[in-house]
Amino acid sequence: MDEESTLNEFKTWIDERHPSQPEYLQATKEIAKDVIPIFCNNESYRRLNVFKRLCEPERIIHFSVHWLNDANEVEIHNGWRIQHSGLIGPYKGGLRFHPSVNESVLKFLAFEQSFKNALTGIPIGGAKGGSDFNPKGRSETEVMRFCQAFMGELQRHIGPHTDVPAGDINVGSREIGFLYGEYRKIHNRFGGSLTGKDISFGGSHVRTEATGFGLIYMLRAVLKQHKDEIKNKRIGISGAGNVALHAALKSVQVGGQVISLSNSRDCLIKEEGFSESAISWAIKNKAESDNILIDLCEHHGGDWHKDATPWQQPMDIALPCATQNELDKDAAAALLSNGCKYILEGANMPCTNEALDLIEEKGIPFVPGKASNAGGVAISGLEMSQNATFKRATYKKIDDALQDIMLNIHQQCVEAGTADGRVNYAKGANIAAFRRLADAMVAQGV
Ligand SMILES: NC(=O)C1=CN([C@@H]2O[C@H](COP(=O)(O)OP(=O)(O)OC[C@H]3O[C@@H](n4cnc5c(N)ncnc54)[C@H](O)[C@@H]3O)[C@@H](O)[C@H]2O)C=CC1
Ligand SMILES: O=C(O)CCC(=O)C(=O)O
Repeated sequence: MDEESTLNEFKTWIDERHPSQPEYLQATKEIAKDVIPIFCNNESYRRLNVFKRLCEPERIIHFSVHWLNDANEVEIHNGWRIQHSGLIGPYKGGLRFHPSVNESVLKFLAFEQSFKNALTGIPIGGAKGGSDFNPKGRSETEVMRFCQAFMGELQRHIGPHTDVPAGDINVGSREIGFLYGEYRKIHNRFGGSLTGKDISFGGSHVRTEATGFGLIYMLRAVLKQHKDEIKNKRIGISGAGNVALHAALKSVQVGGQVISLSNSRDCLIKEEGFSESAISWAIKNKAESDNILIDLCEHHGGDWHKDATPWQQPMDIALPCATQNELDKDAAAALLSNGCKYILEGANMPCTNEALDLIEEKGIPFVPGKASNAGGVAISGLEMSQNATFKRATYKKIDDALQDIMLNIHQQCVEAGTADGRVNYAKGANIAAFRRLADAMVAQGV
């Protein structure tokens, strides 16, 4: 079977089936270029049409959320849950509350989640959900009422063995608490219907830190693979949320020098590197702050760069940890010409496909989010098993498990992505995850 014509036919098909959904088309095409050759060379995959079937979400749930704001006015928002693939376990993935949320964004996130979750080695399927509601600038009571109304609709589609949501952008432990409280009230059951819960009611140690810490455990494995080390490396991080700050904390703890953090407009540069105490201060005060980056600058100093991203700065390692498509072709060109040697995605799909082409051309190690940020969902998986057995593991046990899981994902990328002595982590992750999902699809029939 001709690989090039199969890829071209796939691109035409996906464009026609999912028009006007640029993020979904971007994510599916990025994976297609790596897995079509595997697909073409496997008779069962071809016979059962596995790749196109994996590019169709199993279920798209769209509901409207009606709720009363503090002025006693009714507000209406969109709510979604995209249950992308339940092939290898209950649907699993976060909820995002942000004005930019739409069906295309959630479909790409759910698609990537299925591949990511397959790499963790834990039996969890892929999903994502959320709303175009923006909790920023809302009172806590408004956030609570919105979460209750959102869960009022979502609750009929989730459960510990069906679909287990968690947090994502703007959905942290406060929102998970409100969502969980409503679910428990309606179903009168305690347990694993959501992860990312507070430790006091069924949460797991290390879940809050897991995505950022896991990213740095992956970075250490990549550096070791390339006979390099983190000590004194200049690390540029974007974002100032859960993933960014925990990646910054672990980087500094293991000897790296974090020179940047950012938000959707501006960037804070600290030439000599943020101290561990400054980052810990930001983590501690984030929930109470309207803009943690400004507060960090006021309390701990740094150079404020207006309307800027970190990517123009010289750095050895770039960790985009904010949002999709934040690192474009120009940013990639600046990073590469300034000597950046490694890029690992903390966010989901932060690099545009044009940026990826440039990085690939240069040949520096690049690890895609589905491999490098999988630590968060992996610890969510361990939260589910702790809930199911009514046991809580220690912080050390979960942190050790996280390190093992990230090493295992690294190994899968190396095994599936090495050619001519070079590891292509993106290709390795895509192929390893695809094989796991495709084999499950073949075994389960049509
Ligand atoms: N929380 C988790 O466990 C996981 C999160 N992710 C991904 O990591 C990314 C960040 O998520 P969280 O840290 O959880 O969210 P968060 O809500 O805690 O933080 C998001 C941060 O990104 C910043 N931001 C938003 N848009 C930006 C832009 N265009 N440019 C620069 N900064 C921007 C915000 O100011 C905020 O500091 C997202 O892509 C998310 O899907 C991936 C795996 C797990
Ligand atoms: O912990 C989870 O279930 C979700 C994590 C997530 O949303 C992600 O990996 O992007």
